Amino acid sequence: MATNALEAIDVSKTYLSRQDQVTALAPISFRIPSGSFVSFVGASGCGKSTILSLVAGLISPTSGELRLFDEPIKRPSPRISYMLQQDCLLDWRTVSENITLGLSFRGQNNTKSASHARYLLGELGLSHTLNQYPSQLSGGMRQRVALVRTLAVQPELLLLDEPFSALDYQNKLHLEELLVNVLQGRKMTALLVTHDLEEAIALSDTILVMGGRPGVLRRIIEVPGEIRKASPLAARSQPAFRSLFNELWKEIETP
Ligand SMILES: Nc1ncnc2c1ncn2[C@@H]1O[C@H](COP(=O)(O)OP(=O)(O)OP(=O)(O)O)[C@@H](O)[C@H]1O
Repeated sequence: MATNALEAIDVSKTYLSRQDQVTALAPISFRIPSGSFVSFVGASGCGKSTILSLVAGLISPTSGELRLFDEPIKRPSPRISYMLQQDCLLDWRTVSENITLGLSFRGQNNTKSASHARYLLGELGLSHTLNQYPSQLSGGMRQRVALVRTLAVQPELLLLDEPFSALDYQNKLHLEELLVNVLQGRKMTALLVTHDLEEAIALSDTILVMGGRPGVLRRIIEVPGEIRKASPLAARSQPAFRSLFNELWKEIETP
């Protein structure tokens, strides 16, 4: 198994259009060890989502190289699964059919994957929704279905772009707890982009703080073990959590 799930070596990105060019990322380098949970935080427009799009193979770097499990990223990889803020569920398909469709896209619509998906639905408290349509579900339930669909393909790298930001605080905390439980014991690497510093601290092993336009990597922060060992809810009441929050806040607010 590769030690690093992901390696960025002097990666930059300039978007080109007929009228304009925007440099979203200045050359940036980092390594993400296999099995770790890493968050990208930073002010709006500093290139966080651009990094996920590059890793997903949806766009190419302008310079530098991105390596996924020691192989250069040239196109979208079946080892990656991507979850966004919008649940992207198809309203005319049931929960079960939405998840099966995700498996079919990956050529994984077989009995083993379908039974794993049913197991995940159970883990996320959704077994009773199998034959319901997305319009019959609450926002939090829809996002849980989207999470099951993302995990059902058993990715090695999970990309999460503000997946819980449209949810209210209670639902968000609930989803964070479920995500941590689901990831426990699975050899999965996760990259999260979030504006929510509490979410970044509660979920991550490492936080990459970005800033500037074009975006640069400002700091790499290892989350203390006491926070990582606690559940997302319990972690929030720790003094170490509050002091890391204040540190991150200052870092992001500094021009
Ligand atoms: N497809 C695109 N074409 C042109 N410019 C783009 C494109 N996508 C992003 N940009 C620009 O690149 C810069 C970085 O955008 P990006 O979405 O990566 O930032 P972000 O940190 O994720 O922002 P936010 O936190 O607001 O979502 C911004 O200036 C944005 O306008």
